[in-house]
Amino acid sequence: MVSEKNIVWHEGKVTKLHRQNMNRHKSAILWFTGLSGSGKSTLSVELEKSLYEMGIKTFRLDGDNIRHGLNSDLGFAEKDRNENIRRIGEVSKLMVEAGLMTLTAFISPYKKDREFVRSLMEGGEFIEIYVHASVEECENRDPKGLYKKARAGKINGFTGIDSPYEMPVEPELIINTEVMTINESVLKIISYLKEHHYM
Ligand SMILES: Nc1ncnc2c1ncn2[C@@H]1O[C@H](COP(=O)(O)OS(=O)(=O)O)[C@@H](OP(=O)(O)O)[C@H]1O
Ligand SMILES: Nc1ncnc2c1ncn2[C@@H]1O[C@H](COP(=O)(O)OP(=O)(O)O)[C@@H](O)[C@H]1O
Repeated sequence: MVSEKNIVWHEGKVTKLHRQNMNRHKSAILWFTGLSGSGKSTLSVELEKSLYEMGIKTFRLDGDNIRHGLNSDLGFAEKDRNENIRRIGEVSKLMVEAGLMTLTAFISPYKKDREFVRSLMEGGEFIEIYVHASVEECENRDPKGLYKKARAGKINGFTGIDSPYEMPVEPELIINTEVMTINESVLKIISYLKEHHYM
């Protein structure tokens, strides 16, 4: 079909389904969302290691890393965060087309941005994982010293301090990192994937 912009979509002969069959597992986005310091990076790194050891093909996209490259032109104003998540959503969709279990670790504070990514995907391909820890707990952990800087007025619009975080309403999984250990959290996500026949 020719679009209004005269761009034509080319179908390949090797599909997502072919790739999934060859890999012997499904592909989907494991979308970690939560405050800075809640544990998104820690959990996605540990989960990826466990999945790799189980023979699952994975790729991980992480906020800080992507902002060094693909999204180095974006800041933290609401419009920039919207664009950040839109691009990451599109990249993640390609990764899922490539047959990979794709792990993403972005604050993604706006519900409509997360819902946009969900809308790009087919049923079951977007697994929203709300990584919960209170602002107080994240501020105590402060692994990068950013809360301290935000409180000192050296960072404006810091999520949870003077920029909003909209909690997921019906995430597929909630991980409370104030009560669960890293290992328990990883096992909970792997159990979900097995129960729902992703692998
Ligand atoms: N103003 C402000 N608010 C929140 N976070 C900030 C800010 N400035 C810099 N950082 C650092 O950037 C990381 C968040 O980037 P993300 O791409 O995940 O953010 S977003 O999804 O677009 O909101 C975040 O990383 P994580 O701690 O891993 O979440 C911070 O290290
Ligand atoms: N149960 C837990 N799960 C995940 N991280 C935890 C937990 N308990 C303490 N932490 C610590 O909290 C910090 C979370 O930082 P990080 O993973 O970078 O968060 P985020 O990516 O959400 O900003 C790390 O220093 C980690 O060791």
